[in-house]
Amino acid sequence: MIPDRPIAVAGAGSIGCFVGGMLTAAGRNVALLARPRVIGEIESHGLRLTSFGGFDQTIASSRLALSEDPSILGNAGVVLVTVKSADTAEIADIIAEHAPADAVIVSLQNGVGNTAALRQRLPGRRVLAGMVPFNVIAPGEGRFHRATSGDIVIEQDDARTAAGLAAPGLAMRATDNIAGVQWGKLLVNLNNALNALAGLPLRQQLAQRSWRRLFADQMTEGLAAIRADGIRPVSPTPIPPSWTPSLLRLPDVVFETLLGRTMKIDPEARSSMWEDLQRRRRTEIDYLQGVIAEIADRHGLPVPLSRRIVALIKRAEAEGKGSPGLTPDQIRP
Ligand SMILES: NC(=O)C1=CN([C@@H]2O[C@H](COP(=O)(O)OP(=O)(O)OC[C@H]3O[C@@H](n4cnc5c(N)ncnc54)[C@H](OP(=O)(O)O)[C@@H]3O)[C@@H](O)[C@H]2O)C=CC1
Ligand SMILES: CC(C)(CO)C(=O)C(=O)O
Repeated sequence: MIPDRPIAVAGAGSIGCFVGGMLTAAGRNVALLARPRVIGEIESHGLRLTSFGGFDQTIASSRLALSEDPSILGNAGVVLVTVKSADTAEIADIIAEHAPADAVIVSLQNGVGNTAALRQRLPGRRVLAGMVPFNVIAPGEGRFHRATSGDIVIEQDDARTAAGLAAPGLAMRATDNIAGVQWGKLLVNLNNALNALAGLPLRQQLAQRSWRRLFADQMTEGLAAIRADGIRPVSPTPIPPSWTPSLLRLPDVVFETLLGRTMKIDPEARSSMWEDLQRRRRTEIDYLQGVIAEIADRHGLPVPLSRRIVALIKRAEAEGKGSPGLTPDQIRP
């Protein structure tokens, strides 16, 4: 059992507001630790949750606890960590100071290092890894839109946290191989940077074979690196990681049919890294392609495409002009 106290969201942006909102819609008591910009939107417009399947519900701000003050974590039974990876250490220190010692802490972040970073700064606490396969975008005015399909996966524990957190419209399942699941998601997240550099909606980008070839080539580099490290990734889709590069290289019509059978992806979907560039925020590139490059270095493997993409994203971050709108030819080293 998880403690029967509020579910707090530490760093409520796209994922935190959507997940926290769905839990509130299901009657759970939710507290959002958020920035004033996000709080202002929800106070003015309510928290509007929409999804690719037609779901559309607005939660009145009075149904949620909302604050930029970390003391909002004070009575939490569960803390969902939904900050970007660069903010994990800081949020861990906030949790250490403000959340009850018996609260279960669940990371819903991308990347493979956040849970270890939380555990290191939160010794003796129950910290679980999670993986969110679906995309959420934040078009503004308090709306958080789930633009792709998939169920949340959480590390299995004796308290059955995944089952305790699941809600209608927000399926969660437990796994005894969360590390494999996180590595599988990291490989999929290698497209986040391409999507950010392209400045195109995900569906439009993935409809073009030239973009998919770049994605496939990066995934091939990534698979070689992580296999050299003895890692066995588990795919977040029904397609095994080792098949994905070949499938990405298929002609457009064949790929489109296959994609339609494996996942739902609506025209609004865009990667969280695209949103970071648009909002002039630091991206998670060091935690995605950066990790592949670091492993490749240790094994003496060449990963020129991953390195080139790290450099292009860093350049876009430094320029602070949003997505540079590059073509695949401008990206290839
Ligand atoms: N968006 C998506 O579709 C998906 C995202 N993910 C992963 O989920 C994680 C969260 O992503 P996402 O929701 O997109 O990120 P967002 O940037 O939308 O949300 C994080 C929010 O936390 C805020 N924040 C950071 N530190 C604090 C603090 N100390 N107090 C209050 N608020 C704070 C940030 O503010 P500020 O902007 O000021 O830093 C931001 O508003 C990432 O690891 C991402 O990769 C996983 C699957 C899909
Ligand atoms: C788009 C998605 C769901 C998969 O790459 C994602 O994880 C993100 O935007 O960060």
